[in-house]
Amino acid sequence: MMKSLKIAVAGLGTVGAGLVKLLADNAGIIAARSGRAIEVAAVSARDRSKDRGVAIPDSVVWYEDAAVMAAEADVDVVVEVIGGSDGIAKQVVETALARGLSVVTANKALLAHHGTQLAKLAEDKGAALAFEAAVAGGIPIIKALKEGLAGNSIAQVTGILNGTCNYILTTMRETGRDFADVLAEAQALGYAEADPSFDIDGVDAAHKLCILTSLAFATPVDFQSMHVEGIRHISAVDIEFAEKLGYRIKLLGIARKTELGVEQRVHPCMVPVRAPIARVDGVFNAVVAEGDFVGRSIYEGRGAGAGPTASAVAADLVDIARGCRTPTFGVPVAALSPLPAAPMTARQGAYYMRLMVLDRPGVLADVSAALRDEQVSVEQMIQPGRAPGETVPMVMTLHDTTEAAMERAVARIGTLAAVVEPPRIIRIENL
Ligand SMILES: NC(=O)C1=CN([C@@H]2O[C@H](COP(=O)(O)OP(=O)(O)OC[C@H]3O[C@@H](n4cnc5c(N)ncnc54)[C@H](O)[C@@H]3O)[C@@H](O)[C@H]2O)C=CC1
Ligand SMILES: N[C@@H](CC=O)C(=O)O
Ligand code: NA
Repeated sequence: MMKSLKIAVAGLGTVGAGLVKLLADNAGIIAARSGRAIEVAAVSARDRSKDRGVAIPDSVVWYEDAAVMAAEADVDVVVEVIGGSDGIAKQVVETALARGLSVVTANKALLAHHGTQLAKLAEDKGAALAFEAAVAGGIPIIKALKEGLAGNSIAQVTGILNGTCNYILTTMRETGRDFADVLAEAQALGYAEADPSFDIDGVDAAHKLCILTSLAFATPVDFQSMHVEGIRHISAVDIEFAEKLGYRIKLLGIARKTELGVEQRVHPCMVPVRAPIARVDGVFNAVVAEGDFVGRSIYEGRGAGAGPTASAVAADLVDIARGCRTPTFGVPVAALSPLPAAPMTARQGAYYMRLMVLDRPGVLADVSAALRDEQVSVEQMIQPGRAPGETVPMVMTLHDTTEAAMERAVARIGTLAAVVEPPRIIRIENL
């Protein structure tokens, strides 16, 4: 057998500790598949004395400073599982690549912001920069887009890309539990980012979508052009109305080529309950890719947590151990070509709108007039019960229109005296 592939692991949190455990538990099968053993030779974490539930052999060299480890450790690969788009994580990755060491990272924030420049550095140094764990956790979606679908022109990639949000939305729907309480549970399970606002405000899903867009359309990563909304405003009331109307609420990332350029958007969506993606629940993620020859293909699996993420990091390590190399974003960096960003106002589709209104005559007429003036037509309306003079929900679904028309109608509706809260809009996606 060839000499072992020596790795240094920067960060021993959920993912780092999960990786050390996986490499120990599955050492035999991994060595057989790689043609060589994969050996953890160095680690760096902030607290050496912390019990992480995994044994770190005495032979492993500990570094106080992860950047020093990246600069000096006698290894072939540096695994970066610290996190953060800048600071120490970026320093570790740049330092390792500059030495010509291959890097495996789970850090989607880093890639969404600096992916193109890091890919260039890797390419110049003949090193691999691999990141299967960075998107949709254990689902091998990076490999699917780079290799399995390499013969296709991709028109669209859509997905549930954040395990924490999907866990929250599913648990709220199934149990009626409170948002904050379920978020705390997702954090305890190791699903959430160090700063969970990245999850619930859609930023983490946007980081992942940005990477998928680059792979699917051979464009440089372009995080600044994305439209990003999270799930903070999704209430139990909306979840209940969605059920009544035959939809499920999911936080989706959608990347699509249009005549105006590339749409990249992350926001809560209502999807028909019969759509396969509507039934992807809990920490599971799913990605739907549409290729010109393959048609639609769907990938599903756990999107967060120690095991699934470690599984993806290990897959990248096995590829490197085997000597398999693919360009970081599917094509050489020089072949990545920017595409214009399609404006969000051009989005075409149906909408759900929930208003909280004072139950008094004339409200519906005023709301309808605002919609009519923007040529937005109502498909369904629900106003449960009667409570004269009190605040009640008024829910509508609206036929296909443009985002621009909806924005104007909603702005006007929001100014009506009887509308007592900002209108809540959820886009309907017929997947
Ligand atoms: N937890 C998950 O399910 C997933 C996480 N990821 C990504 O993996 C990365 C790591 O995530 P987690 O393991 O969940 O985070 P974590 O917070 O559990 O672990 C991060 C580790 O880095 C260590 N660290 C921080 N600063 C350091 C420094 N200066 N030097 C050395 N170590 C340092 C911390 O002590 C901690 O052990 C992040 O980029 C995250 O976005 C990706 C997919 C799934
Ligand atoms: N916080 C992320 C972790 C995986 O990327 C998520 O919840 O999906
Ligand atoms: Na993945």
